[in-house]
Amino acid sequence: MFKQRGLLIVLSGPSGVGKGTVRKELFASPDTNYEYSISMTTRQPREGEADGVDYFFRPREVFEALIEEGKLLEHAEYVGNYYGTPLDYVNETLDSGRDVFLEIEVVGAAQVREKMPDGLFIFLAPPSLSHLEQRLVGRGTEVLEVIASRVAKARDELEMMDLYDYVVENDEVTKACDRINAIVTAEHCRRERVEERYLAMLEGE
Ligand SMILES: Nc1ncnc2c1ncn2[C@@H]1O[C@H](COP(=O)(O)OP(=O)(O)OP(=O)(O)O)[C@@H](O)[C@H]1O
Ligand SMILES: Nc1nc2c(ncn2[C@@H]2O[C@H](COP(=O)(O)O)[C@@H](O)[C@H]2O)c(=O)[nH]1
Repeated sequence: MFKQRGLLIVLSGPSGVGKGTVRKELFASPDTNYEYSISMTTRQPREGEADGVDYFFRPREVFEALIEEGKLLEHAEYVGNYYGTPLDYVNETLDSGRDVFLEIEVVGAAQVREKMPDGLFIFLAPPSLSHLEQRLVGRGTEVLEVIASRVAKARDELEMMDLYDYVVENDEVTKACDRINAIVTAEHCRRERVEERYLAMLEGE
């Protein structure tokens, strides 16, 4: 009996929309069956962040060597730092039949779309740009200058939302999580039906 490859779930959207908050809420549920892919970055850890938990924090030269060696599924430079997804973890986890969850910005998500088009691409949208700015200010992890550049970038990022399979509004965290879980469940059902139909066709040959 062949084992179906896991589903690659890509959650993207502008900085401050709440991707990390939603992802943590999703993973706090015992019903969640996705595996989180820990990203690599060249930025400095924020207070409370740990290497190998929040990110793999690496120097620029290490990151660039991994790009050269083709060890990253995608990567992007975001407000002065590199961010990327280690490829082997994604492939090994999908091959084992488990779903992988990526939480990444939009340039990287577009690269994943090119390389793994059968993934499920979800764009997390804020209720408005002023909500986004308020959230970044409220988080208090960046100085106002960096917040301004993230909000400016968000204007372009929002234009990319129609490239996604689904747009989920993050008005309330629990509602956004429910919507994402419903989308993933529906996608699993769709894939099962396609597989059943395919196997039925083979049997009928
Ligand atoms: N639905 C929501 N309503 C109100 N505040 C929210 C909501 N979702 C997240 N927040 C708050 O917004 C801030 C930004 O959230 P978070 O850090 O999860 O964003 P992010 O998209 O992961 O950002 P980044 O891409 O920069 O890592 C946090 O302070 C978080 O508590
Ligand atoms: N393209 C990628 N983007 C990533 C990855 N991991 C995180 N991110 C995104 O970068 C920005 C900034 O993150 P922050 O932690 O400094 O606030 C944010 O939008 C993240 O979602 C990745 O592997 N690839």
